[in-house]
Amino acid sequence: LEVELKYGADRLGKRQDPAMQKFRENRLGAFIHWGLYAIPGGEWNNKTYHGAAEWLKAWAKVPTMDWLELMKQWNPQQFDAKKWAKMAKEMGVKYVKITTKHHEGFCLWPSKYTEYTVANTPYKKDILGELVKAYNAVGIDVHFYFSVLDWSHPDWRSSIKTQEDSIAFQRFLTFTDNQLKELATRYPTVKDFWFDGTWDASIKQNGWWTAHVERMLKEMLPGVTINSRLRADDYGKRHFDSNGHLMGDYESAYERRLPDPVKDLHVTKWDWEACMTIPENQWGYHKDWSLSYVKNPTEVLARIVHAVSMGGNMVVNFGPQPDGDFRPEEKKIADFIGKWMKKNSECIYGCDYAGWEKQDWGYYTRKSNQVYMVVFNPPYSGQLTVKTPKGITITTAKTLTGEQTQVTETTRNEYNVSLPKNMPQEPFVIKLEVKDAQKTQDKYR
Ligand SMILES: C[C@@H]1N[C@@H](c2cn(-c3ccccc3)nn2)[C@H](O)[C@@H]1O
Repeated sequence: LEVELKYGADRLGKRQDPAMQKFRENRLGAFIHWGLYAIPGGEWNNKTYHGAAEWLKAWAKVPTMDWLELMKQWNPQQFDAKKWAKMAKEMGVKYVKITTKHHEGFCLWPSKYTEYTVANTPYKKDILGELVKAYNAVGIDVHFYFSVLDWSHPDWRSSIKTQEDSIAFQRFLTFTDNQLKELATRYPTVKDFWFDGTWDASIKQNGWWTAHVERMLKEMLPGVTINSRLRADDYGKRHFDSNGHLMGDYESAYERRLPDPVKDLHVTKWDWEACMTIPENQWGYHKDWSLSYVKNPTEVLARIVHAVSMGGNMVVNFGPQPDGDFRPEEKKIADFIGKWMKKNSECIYGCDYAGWEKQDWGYYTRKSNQVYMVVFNPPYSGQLTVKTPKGITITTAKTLTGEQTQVTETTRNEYNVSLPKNMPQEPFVIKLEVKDAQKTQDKYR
């Protein structure tokens, strides 16, 4: 029995309109976390903080006025939007999510609703506008990250305890509405809003407002997608409403973690997008990446394929330097992924969950009746175990370079696919042609 909701899910099931199909088929995106936090890079008063660099203001307990003094140093002389767009294009990402405003409240666009923007820095220019133009010019969609939580705004409240809180917070919600309308008006080619900073009681108590924001943006920008993290329902339930229905257009809870390919198969029922950092937990630029484990390029690639194999998108994070260039480790990751995608992107773009049982050698992805085996762990046996769903048989198997591989039926609904003779020294793809074989006689009876 379902409860009556005014601010629950606006729609049941996956969106199937062209804009959402594009969002889904894009599959691989990049995150850009860039703001004043890049300047101190995790260090304050000669002390290095190990926490996320974009949260340094919180870790070092920096008063807002002192933090915003950093605006005087914002002057990224190496910033070149066209170079950023070229790097993203060569990496093979189909979209880029940009922090328009992070929790610190500094805006990468010249907002007229606050003084804390690029317009009031030595750099002056509209960074967000330049990036939207440059990414769109090379066919890359732009998504906006927007933090509702705003440490710079006097009317922000994490909880509503008094009438004064309530009045201040209503002013804050109006301020936020104004900024969102400003973003949608100034940059109408934006394809998605990814909301963050919505975990506090003040937002959970104002589920109506989160529903209003989703409806307002969809009215202003037909087709725009909205993440589930924005949404709270009439009872403060987040992401999934009190009837268990996903709010927004895709689940955005997988941040620095992924659903388990065996235990969490329920995620294949809805759209979802994961995002990940290259170090353990640095979204904004941190001077010292030796403080945590830094994933190697193949580990980043495995997470991308893992997400797609379960019907999700993956967004890989970059935290640009204060000078507007990227650190060498990030350039290397982008280059590796790009080179791999040039050869293998057929198993990523437009692909989805195959519905086959996960095997140790890697991941399956599927596009119509083509099933891709993305091999990360080739077995010493030389044989890749493939268990097909009932009634599905494999007709051919070959690498993306066209090399045939041996397919041997070993028992009912089970095959051995042999490793290709000249196996690449990096994760590789075997493409299976499959067919429905409900009618064939069962020779294992
Ligand atoms: C996408 C990522 N989300 C932001 C975040 C949110 N949180 C967080 C963690 C625990 C409780 C509440 C909020 N930690 N990081 C990060 O700063 C980054 O923007």
